[in-house]
Amino acid sequence: MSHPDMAMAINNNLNNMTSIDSSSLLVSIQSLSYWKIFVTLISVLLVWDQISYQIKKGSIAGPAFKFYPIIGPFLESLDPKFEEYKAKWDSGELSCVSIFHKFVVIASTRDLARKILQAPKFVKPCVVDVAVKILRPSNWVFLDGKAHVDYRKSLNGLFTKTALAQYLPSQEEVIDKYMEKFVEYSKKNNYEPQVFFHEMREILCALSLQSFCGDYITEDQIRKIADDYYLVTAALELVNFPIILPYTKTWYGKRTADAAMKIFESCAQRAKDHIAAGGKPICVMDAWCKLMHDAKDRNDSESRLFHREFSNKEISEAVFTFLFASQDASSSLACWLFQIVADRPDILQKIREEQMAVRNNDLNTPLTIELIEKMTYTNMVIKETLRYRPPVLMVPYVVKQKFPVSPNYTAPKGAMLIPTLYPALHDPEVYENPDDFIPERWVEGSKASEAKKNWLVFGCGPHVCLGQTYVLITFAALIGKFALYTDFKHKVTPLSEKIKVFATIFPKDDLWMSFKRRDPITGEVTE
Ligand code: HEM
Repeated sequence: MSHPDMAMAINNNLNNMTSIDSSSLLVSIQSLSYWKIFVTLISVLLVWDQISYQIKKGSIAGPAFKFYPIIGPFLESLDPKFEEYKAKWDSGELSCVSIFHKFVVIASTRDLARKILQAPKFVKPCVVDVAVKILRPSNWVFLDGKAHVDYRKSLNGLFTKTALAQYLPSQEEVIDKYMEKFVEYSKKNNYEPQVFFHEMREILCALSLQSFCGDYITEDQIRKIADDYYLVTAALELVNFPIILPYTKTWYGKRTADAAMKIFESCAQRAKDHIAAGGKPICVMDAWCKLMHDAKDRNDSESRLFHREFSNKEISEAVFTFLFASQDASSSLACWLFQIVADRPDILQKIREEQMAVRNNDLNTPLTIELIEKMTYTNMVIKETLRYRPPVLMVPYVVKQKFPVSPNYTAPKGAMLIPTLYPALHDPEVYENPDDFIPERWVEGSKASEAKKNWLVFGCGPHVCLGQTYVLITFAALIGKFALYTDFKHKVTPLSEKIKVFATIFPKDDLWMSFKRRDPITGEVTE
């Protein structure tokens, strides 16, 4: 047979086959039951789910295939365990997991974490769908790129040392009030240790709200927000149902957030009135209004940021994000700090000595920034607590466009990319015996204090924590005064050093403590 004949024969055959195929296909489709179609579609979906996982995974560490089809390790993610996270970080510089359609890439080294946090071209903070509803779509935290950078510039002025100095007197009042409260609470329990997790959350909430809203917020309002705030945390867990149905976690969370923002709105108006009447700023809202007020007569680049009037609603939404960003992380730090210091009497003793020394033994010395800056040792203890138990383990980001994270791996668009902060803070090359608590490693000029790149407690890049100076100042004030005026004891349980993950991290036994009154001069403890 010549070539053209052969070609014709093949062509005829193909034509025959196609016509046979299409008619037989029609017959077989007609004979298929809905059940068979369903099973076929499911099989295609399952195969596609595995193939898509393999394509996205590439060469990085992670399960060889999705053990639980479609859902992946969804059930484990509902109850995250620190040990499981740690195993994941140890499994490779980049590792992955797929939950439903979400492909998650975890970066566990310092340099990869920094690279991601500083790549606004490729990534933006990942917020759970429900966060937009709870924090409201108009909230500044959802801004990206230049819009975010510009807005952020207008907020930075609220957390400079000069601004923070104005909030200290009211913070001191809150600390004094809560020292009494903690002692009374312990007294009611005959000074036997009891769970202090909730009390720590309450004092931190009170400190934040007093700093943000000053006297415009009442004690009852503070207590109500502090009591209910955990509903917001629960609603914003990474894995949550995206639609707000009545009486679900997200519904309670939104209700709490709306109620708090309503209070903040009226506080914002009162701050505006106070500043307009020539009042001195004593809280974040005042400071914000003062910046707007003073900007009216100026035309430098910073003042221009305040040439527009920020509405009460806008201020209330921003202040809610401050509370949202601060509440869990600060409560986490408070729990670990009190536990760690109580368990190490030598450290507590050194804090007490320093607190007396910076005040020249004069207990009438008010808290000021200058005083806090002299508390070198106290500050080292706080930094070491933040390193040893960093409240934020990981910061989820989402990939906006294909991102070559490493020479061998490009994260696909839409993937969740999570830089981890914990491993850099436990790097044995920088922090010798990283699992030991050693405040002295922070003395000026030491390896730890020079390793700025490892200090990822507050993130880095355009979204670096707005409240980091606030945290260091507030906690020096807090632990300093408690060390002087109270004798606090911690009951060590087998779970005290174990880590519970609830948005941030807490001692697994919820912190068993008791507080007694202490005379700062004589050290005498009274019941
Ligand atoms: C121990 C306490 C705290 C820790 C460990 C902490 C940690 C962090 C971390 C890791 C980030 C993400 C940074 C990034 O993506 O690079 C962040 C962001 C943020 N933090 Fe904090 N934070 C704390 C307390 C606070 C407080 C008290 C405030 C407010 C007064 C605050 C306000 C914020 C805000 C507004 C952001 C988002 C900034 C932006 O997107 O531009 N944080 N924080």
